[in-house]
This record gives sequence, structure tokens and C-alpha cells, in this order.
Amino acid sequence: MIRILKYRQILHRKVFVRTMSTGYQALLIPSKEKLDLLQNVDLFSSFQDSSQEPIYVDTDSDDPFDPADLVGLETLRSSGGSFEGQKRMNSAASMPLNWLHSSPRQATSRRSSQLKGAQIVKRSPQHHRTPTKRRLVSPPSIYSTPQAEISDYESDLVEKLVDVTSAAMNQLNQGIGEVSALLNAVKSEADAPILKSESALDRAPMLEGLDTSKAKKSVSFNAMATQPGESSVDSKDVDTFKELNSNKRPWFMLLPKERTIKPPPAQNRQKSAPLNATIQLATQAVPNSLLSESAEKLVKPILLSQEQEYVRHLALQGKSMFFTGSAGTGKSVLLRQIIKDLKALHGPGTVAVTASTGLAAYHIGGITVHSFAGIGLGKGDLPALIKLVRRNRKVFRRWKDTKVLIIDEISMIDGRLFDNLDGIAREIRRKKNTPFGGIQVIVCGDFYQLPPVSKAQINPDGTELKEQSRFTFESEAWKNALTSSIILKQVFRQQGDQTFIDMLNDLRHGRVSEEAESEFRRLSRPLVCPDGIVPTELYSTRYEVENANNLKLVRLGGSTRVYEAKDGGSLPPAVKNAWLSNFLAPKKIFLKENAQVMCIKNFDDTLVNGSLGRVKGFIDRDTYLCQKIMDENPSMSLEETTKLFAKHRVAYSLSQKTNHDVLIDEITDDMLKAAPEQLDSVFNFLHEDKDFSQLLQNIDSNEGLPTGFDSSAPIEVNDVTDDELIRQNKRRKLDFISKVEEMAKGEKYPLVEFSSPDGLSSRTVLIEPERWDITDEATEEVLVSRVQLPLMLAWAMSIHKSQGQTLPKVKVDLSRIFENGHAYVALSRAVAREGLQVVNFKTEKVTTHGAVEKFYESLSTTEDLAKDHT
Ligand SMILES: Nc1ncnc2c1ncn2[C@@H]1O[C@H](COP(=O)(O)OP(=O)(O)OP(=O)(O)O)[C@@H](O)[C@H]1O
Repeated sequence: MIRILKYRQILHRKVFVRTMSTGYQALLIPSKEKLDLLQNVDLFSSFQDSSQEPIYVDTDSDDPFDPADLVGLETLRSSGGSFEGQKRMNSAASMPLNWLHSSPRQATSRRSSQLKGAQIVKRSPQHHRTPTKRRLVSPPSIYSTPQAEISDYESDLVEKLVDVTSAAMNQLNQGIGEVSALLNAVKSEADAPILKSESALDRAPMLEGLDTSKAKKSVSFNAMATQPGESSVDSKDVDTFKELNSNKRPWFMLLPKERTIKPPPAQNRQKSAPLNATIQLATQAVPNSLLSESAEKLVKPILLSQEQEYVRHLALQGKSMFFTGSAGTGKSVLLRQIIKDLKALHGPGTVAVTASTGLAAYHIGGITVHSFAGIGLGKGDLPALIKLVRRNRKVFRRWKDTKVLIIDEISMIDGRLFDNLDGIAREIRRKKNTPFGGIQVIVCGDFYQLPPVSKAQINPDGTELKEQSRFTFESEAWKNALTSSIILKQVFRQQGDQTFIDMLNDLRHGRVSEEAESEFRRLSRPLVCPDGIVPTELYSTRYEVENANNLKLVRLGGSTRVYEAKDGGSLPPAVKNAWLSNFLAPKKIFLKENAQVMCIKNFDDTLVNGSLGRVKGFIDRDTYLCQKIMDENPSMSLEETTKLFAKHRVAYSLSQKTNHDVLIDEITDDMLKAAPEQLDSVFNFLHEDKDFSQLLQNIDSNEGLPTGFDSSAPIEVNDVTDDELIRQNKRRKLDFISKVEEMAKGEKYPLVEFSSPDGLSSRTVLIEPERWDITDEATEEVLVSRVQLPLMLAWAMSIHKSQGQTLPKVKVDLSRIFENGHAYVALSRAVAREGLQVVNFKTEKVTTHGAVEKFYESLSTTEDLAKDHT
């Protein structure tokens, strides 16, 4: 796999070396022209200090929380992994589709319309890669050394470097040499003195509009904190980014040549097969890739805002802190970035990523605070909990090794638990007078959203007392440990609808103006759904949700297909099941044609966790692929189509075997000949069926090569007009696809049409099973895993599960709301008023907690802090 790192990393990390699934690592250095645009990139700092060991960071995760997925700019993904063992997941595999019973021609034309614009975006569950994949990056030096000078480069040195690395890369591509050789070569070149600290600062695009003399004093943070009226760092970043991408030349010079995909020349597009075109077997990749025109459109980077950067900066300075902000201010996005940075800084096993609930933990790739702490349900007093920790060696070790403790959705943690965590840390780490025993604590959340759940407290005499929960900000540990508390102000989720942002902000504080009330009442109108996707209904209880979804499914009519998850992991079944109950991917998912579903994984920037779609049918991979090739290449002969289809199948098969990305271009005729077993099941019928005698006659009788592979062989067209030839070709293709379908042995998966958030465009995708893992960071042992379709029914969802989600179309019924903050959480999931329907709006349902209000008055925004700073 080659993945261009995110733009921000380019600015901050400078030199990239990453492991690819092809088994080697690549050094990606911006070309000289690009460096001109990135003048403040201190390209060589990571190699200058030879004592500084490069840091390994897990980055290649395929989990839904990978910030790289969110940040965009990744352009090529790999395939790989075996699909074996998962193929029998669908217990209703043999259930026929109604169109299977139609005539081949009818069936094909129906499929054809179903498949319009379709794309395979996901391959097998084994797409999941081993957790050992790592990337080598330089540390985020701007932040770790805030006063660092910005370096310049010398262009001839860059060129030399590029030459050296290119040569090393070539060797690697040919299987000669090692990554260490590549690194050493670059290191030895980069040892030359290359710093020119002044000029870069003056010219750096990121710093334009700033008082550079001020910036020079403290480059890293002051440079980011633009003054009122000055151009923002973000827009500069975006401009630079656009500029970088507007260049058709490869951005990075060292991408292995054979892995770059060029669109076919325009004049050939109709006639010849774009062998590496949008269909990419075994990949969820954005179609085409890095160098194609389409890649540019698909790349949408998320750049942290100034206030987000500020918080990140504090985190990297080692501050214990709380950051908050209203719904949609990008807390989760920021937290993911901080987690990544801190892991890079401290190494594996030292950053504890936790959250108050399993679901919240799921969103950031962590575990619950209770699991991390090893305190079971957390009942009992501090000495009892310490005893529990001491009894478990693994947990004990974890407390000792942890350098940073991250807790997301802190609003749902009880203050007593927070005090107990502090007590445990001090005791186990033998630092009784230091908050959390010296662990850096970063907590995040919004106390205006879901509050802690009141829990029964066990008294020493064994009786239970239902005690009112306390907020964490009321705890002693909070006061002692957290030295900074910051509010993020910029709302991203509803940006573009300022009135709605203001309404939600008031609502958050329990205020509803007359205008807002009448506006919310106006929003009771049903939403217009031109794409047939109805709004997701949010309910307070799980019971209401299941009822609503099941009812809708039953009403659909037609046959149901059931997909049952395959679960694994080393935890005991009871514990495992408790974890699994928090997974968004259900144990069993019941689907029907026309069922409304939500994608629960980030694939690329148009298909993300939260995308809504409708099931159009169920289809196996072979038929889907074959049909798609035909749709996209209407004038291609059957022989060429067959050959392209065969190549895709072989590429897929090879990628499964080798766990490497295999592109269609790499499949030669010889490889096709050598792989008859991958093709026979589908192609054998050609030998037997007399309707295909024409095809057979055209086949070069190469031994082992299935029929139809000699595209140069002429079709016998004596005395046949062009129109007739086209008709014949079409007919032969229709017959061919129906044969493929008949012979296909693969599992049938849902073909889902996903709508864009505005409902104006759609994208049809074959959804295949995905894998989710929770691993023990230190040992890399898989604790819990689930393989399931990355889908859930999406007519209804609980408010609880909706926390953290961004929903393009949502219907909220406030009649049964009973908890502080519920109304706010539900309503703030919407992106804009156009996509929100509010039923039974009552002002009295909008409630907030007095203590929260008071607490927030004491917090600072980043602007306040910047003022204090100057
Ligand atoms: N810097 C940014 N630039 C552009 N979009 C952003 C940025 N930060 C966050 N977003 C987008 O804003 C939306 C909300 O982000 P996120 O879920 O992180 O907010 P949140 O504060 O955690 O919300 P909630 O409290 O509701 O869980 C997402 O769609 C995210 O992609």
C-alpha cells in the first residue's frame, strides 16, 4: 500500500517512511517544486540528530477510528488478505434473488440499472491487516521543541537525496536491498549542514500575514495564533494544499512507478479497456488513485483549526487538561489527532485511550475506563479497588507503564470514580503526593450532553444505596490534576447555518427564545426525501429503537437475508459479549431489498461512518464485477471483457494469497495461463456451452489458459454489418453474464445505494464484511473481534448511540425525553435545519444542570488564553 500522508503531517512531520503492505517501506520526499511550496518544512531535522531514534507509530490500522481516514489525503489503499473462512457467513446464502428467476436478458438489464455508477468499495474482512504494520515518522518536532528554528533546504541536496532514495526504492521494488539501506543512504546525505533559519520563516506560506518578528521568537505556537484580521493559518493551508494538488505531476517523487495508475489516454477510453479503471477488486480504495484526476476531487483534508491546534500543542507539552466545546466543535477529531501524536511521542503501551462507555471508546479505538483500570464495575471503596488492581499483574503493569491517560466523554463518568482512579494511580505508582501518580491526564467531553448514570452504591454493610451521581468537575482529583480547561468555540458540524448554531447554543444552556421555539415548531414538517432515504428517528430507549426498525423492516415485504457476525478474541465469553454489545455492528443484521441502512465505517470521504443508503439487492462479487466491467465498457468485445474479468479475478486471488495489493496492470497473460484454478469455476462452462462456440473458435488454444483470452484474435464477422455486430456482441455478453451468475459460488452481499448528504447524488457500492478488533496494545493480542457487514438498520437509533454521530437527515420526537441534555444531543446531530424534523417540541423538555452552567462560566476559550499569553 502506498498512502500519501495527510497534509498536516507533511507540514509537521517532514519526512515519511512507511511500511507498505507490499512488504517494503518507502521514503516519500516532496519533489523540489513541492518543497518550494512547503518552505517551512524542516525536511531533514529528523535525520540531523543521529542519536535521535526514529519513532515507530502504528498507523496502518484499518479501524474506523484511524484519524488518517478522517483527514483525507490518503489516495491509494491496498488490498490483501484471505477471504477464506468468511464465505459461509451468510446463513441465507442460498436464498435466490427474485431476478435470478427472470430471463437472462431481463435479469441483466435490471442488474444493469441497479449497478449504475456502482463500485466495489470493500473487499474481504481480511482486508484487516496485522497490527504490526508501522510507519516510521520523525517526531512532531515543531511541538516538542517550541522554540525550534524553521529550517530551509538546499535544492541540490534535495535532488541528491531524491536520487539516492530513488535508487534505493528501485532496488526495493526489485526485491533487492533493504529498508535500512535506504534509510542509511538518506541519512548519510542529510548529515550535511543544511539549515538556513531566517529566510524560510519570511517566505513560509503558513506564516504570511503575521508579524514575523514575533513569530520568530516563538515559531511554533505564536505562528498558529493569528491575530484578528490576519489571514488564518487554515485557509493558507488549504490554499497551499490546493496548489499542491493542482499540479498533475506526482507530488511525491518516490512512489514506485509500477504502482501508480494513470488514466488511459482520452482517445482510447471508449475503445480499449481501462484495465486499472474504477473497478478495483479486493480494495475499498478510492477508484483510480494518486495520479488520476478523480483523486483530486476526492481528497478533502481536515485541517485542525487554530484553537484545535492550540489544544494539541498543550497536550504535546505534557499538560494535564480538560477540553470541551458544544456538539460538533471537533472534539473527537482533535482527540484522535492527540492520541496519534502522543503515541508517536511516547511509544506503544504508554498511552491509555479510554472513554466512559464502550460505545464512546469504540469511536476512538480505546477501551472503557473500567476495563483499563481493572476495577470491574468499580464498586467498593478505594482500598478494595487497589486490591483488585494488585491482584491482576497485567493491570498492575499497565498502571505502572502508563504515561498518558485519555478519557473521552468524561461527562458520563462519576466524580467518585475519578477520585478513585487518582487514588489507585498514586498508590500503585508509589507517588502519593502527585496527582494520578505523575500520569498526564487528558479528558474531553461536554457536560451539557449526557450526564453520569446514577449507580447503586454498595455500603460497607452490604446494603445498596441509590446515590446521586456527581460530576467529575466536582471531584478533588479534577481540582488537583487538571491544570488547563479549554472551550472550543468553532462549530463545524452545522457550519453554514449560523441561525441553527445559535439556536443549538441557546438550547445547550437550557434557553429557548420565542423565535427559536417557533422555528423548532416549524421544523415539525416532514422532510422531503427525493432519494427515498427517510430521516433517522432518534429515540430515548433501545426498546423504541428496535421496535421502530423491526416494524419498518416487516412492512417492506419480500424475503429477509440474515448476516451473522463472526466473533473472536481471547477474552472469556462473558466479558467478550459485554464488549461486543457496545459494537455498532450488530450480532445479526436482517436485511431486505429497500432496507434503509447506515454505513458504520469510514471508507473514503464520500462513504463514511453515518452515510445513509438503501439496499438495492444482493449479489455475489463475480457477477457484480462482470456486470460492472460490461457497463463501463459497453463497446468492449466479449473476448476483451472476459479477459479483463479474468485479470480481476486473478489479481484478487493473488492479493488474498500474498496479502499484497495486486493491480490489474500487473497481471500478464502468462499469469493468467498459470492460474487456471482461479478461473475454471466460472469459465469451464464456456467449453461446454454451444452458444459460446463463436467465442471458443477465437480462442488461442494455449494450454491451461481459459477461453477467451486472446483479445487480438478476430471475431468472425463475415458479411455482418457493424450494427449487427454490436447487437451480437451485446447478446453474447448478456448470455455470458447470466452464465457467470449461474456459476458463481461466492456469497451474496448487499448492494447499497448511498446518498450524498444533500440527497442529490448517489453512489452504489457492494458492501462486504469488515473486521473490527480491540487489541491489547502492549502484547498486540486480539481481545475482541467481530467480522460483520459494516452496516446497521438506520430507520431508528437511540439518542445514546447517536452521540458522536453526524446525521444528514434526522427526526427527533421529544415527547419521551427524560434526561438533562438529551434534547440537545438529539437535535445537535443534524447538519442543518433542512435535514431536521422535530416532533413534539416542548420548551420544558430542554433542561440543563445548574452545576454545569456554573462550571462552564469558569472556563477559558483559546482566545482568552492567547490574550493572557501576550
Ligand atoms: N478542523 C476541522 N475542519 C473541518 N471539519 C471538522 C474539523 N474538526 C471537526 N470537523 C468535522 O465536524 C464534525 C463534528 O466533529 P466531531 O464529531 O469531532 O465533533 P464533536 O465535538 O466530537 O461532536 P460531539 O460532541 O457531537 O460528539 C465532523 O463531521 C468532523 O469531520
